[in-house]
Amino acid sequence: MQCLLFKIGFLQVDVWDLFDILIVGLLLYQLYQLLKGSIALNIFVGMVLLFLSYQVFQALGMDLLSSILFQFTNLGFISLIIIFQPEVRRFLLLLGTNTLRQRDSFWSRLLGKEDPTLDATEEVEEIRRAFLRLARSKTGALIVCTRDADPETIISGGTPLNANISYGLIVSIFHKESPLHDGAVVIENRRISRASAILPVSENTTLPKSVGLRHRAAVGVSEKIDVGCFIVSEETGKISFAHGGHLERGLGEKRLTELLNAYL
Ligand SMILES: Nc1ncnc2c1ncn2[C@@H]1O[C@H](COP(=O)(O)OP(=O)(O)OP(=O)(O)O)[C@@H](O)[C@H]1O
Repeated sequence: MQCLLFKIGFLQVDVWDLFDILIVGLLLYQLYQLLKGSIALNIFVGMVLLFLSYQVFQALGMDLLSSILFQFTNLGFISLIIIFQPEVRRFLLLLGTNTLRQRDSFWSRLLGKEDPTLDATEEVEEIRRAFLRLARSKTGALIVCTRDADPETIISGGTPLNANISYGLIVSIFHKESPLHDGAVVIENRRISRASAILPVSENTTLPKSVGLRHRAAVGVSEKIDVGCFIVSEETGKISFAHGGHLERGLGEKRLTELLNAYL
């Protein structure tokens, strides 16, 4: 079905061409957002240049060169999937969980159900109080919250707890004398599943130089799975939050409560 919009010389542009360009542009933008700051972006740019050169050489009729580049770009697609395996995994995971969340909230709204993020108030209050206390005393802390991501393959080690969320427990875990204070506390479906866990550290080069291992670990795990990470800096007492590979620093009390409600 052709719906001609306009002509530029011999080029006929129809509605589907516009959709085509729009979708490709959107996908490239999402890909750029995903790879921004990682070394994978340089590899991706290299592959795009290779593909564009192939197109140019082919258009110029330089058969030998374009057939060599054709083999490279063909192989390139498979090697891209291998090289970008963590990014592809992250992209699909984020896509899947966001779609599921949107679908759930659509049905909840339609059936007049309460927003599930509002049920968490009691636990949110416990964590909020604990974080404010830890921030006041400049005690370093790192908490990973997840509802439906499976952290087993990404988060390693730690001591299993399977405990209720409570102000006292969180403050005690991160107390400097506690044997569990090193590493991260993991909260799965509103229960503390383990403490002292080790997270993958982000290699994002755009993070500020002042960001140390605790913050990098929070960003690192949020790059790989759908989690919200809350951090208290031992150095400054500031509270930060990492999600989807992005770090939001210096949270106020209101913003902290908002994010806890959304991610617990
Ligand atoms: N991979 C990791 N997984 C979990 N926790 C980690 C990891 N790496 C470091 N940490 C925690 O971070 C602490 C070190 O923090 P570091 O001072 O390097 O980070 P920072 O981001 O500068 O934080 P702060 O502002 O609190 O100093 C370690 O003692 C440990 O508890």
